[in-house]
Amino acid sequence: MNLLHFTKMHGLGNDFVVIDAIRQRFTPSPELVRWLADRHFGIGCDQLLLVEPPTRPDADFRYRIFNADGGEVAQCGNGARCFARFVVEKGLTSKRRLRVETASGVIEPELREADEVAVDMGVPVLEPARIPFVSDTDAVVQTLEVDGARVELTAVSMGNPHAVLVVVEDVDRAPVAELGAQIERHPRFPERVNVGFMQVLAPDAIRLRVFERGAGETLACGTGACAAVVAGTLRGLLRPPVTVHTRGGRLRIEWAGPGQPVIMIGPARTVFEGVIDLDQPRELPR
Ligand SMILES: N[C@@H](CCC[C@H](N)C(=O)O)C(=O)O
Repeated sequence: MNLLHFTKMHGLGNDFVVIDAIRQRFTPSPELVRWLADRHFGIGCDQLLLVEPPTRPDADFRYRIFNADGGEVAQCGNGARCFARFVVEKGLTSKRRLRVETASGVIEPELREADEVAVDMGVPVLEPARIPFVSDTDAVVQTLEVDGARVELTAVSMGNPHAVLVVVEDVDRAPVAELGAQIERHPRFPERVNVGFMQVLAPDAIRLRVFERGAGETLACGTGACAAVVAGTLRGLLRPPVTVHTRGGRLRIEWAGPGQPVIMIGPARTVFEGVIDLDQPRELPR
């Protein structure tokens, strides 16, 4: 038997398998991640999160993120709050404020009262080439041709790429699955993209649904919430702090404007601990 210990966590229903790769050996491959993330043949999650020792002297831990499709990505906001709760609950640190290395730089989560965690998610990136988004203008509102129709969006990177669309009517009726999947793989987003559908309720409140790259629609997306508030503020629709209502619950997003970091505040919950034998047959149906 080759036993792997894991913890199941979630941030507003965006769910994670979290693995302590400090106290046990774990080598992720795309096939292994896909199987662990599968809701029928494995454990089931939107993303798998790895806790590793840092590779830089100014960080406490290294945080790696894998989408359910097996691809490694550079940032995950709901995961960042769960990561911070995990390392404290597991006794890997006694610090309440952490410096966590990710593939897109250092983020700073801070454990607050009850199950709330605030995370400095860093400064949003707006230059198209760095998102990456193919465009010859850095206009806030960009136009994309999808299936012969013109779609308006704002492109933002929170360490991972986001396209934010404004939905005028009820976001519950937005074509998240169909349009989200088409924009996710649009050739103008060479690394694919997370697609947010934002309904503005007031300058300090939005409803948001996100079709996530590599996972499909999730109940909430932390970086998606940050990107939506940045996009809405730049478009003159929002005045932070903003309450973001997702299908899984609420996040508070603070942003003082271009060049400033985005602060995300919300819950992180542990659901259960488990052990899985990696030596069992791991085929997934095609
Ligand atoms: N659920 C996340 C984002 C996870 C990564 C994303 N799907 C990507 O591919 O960039 C969040 O809470 O931010």
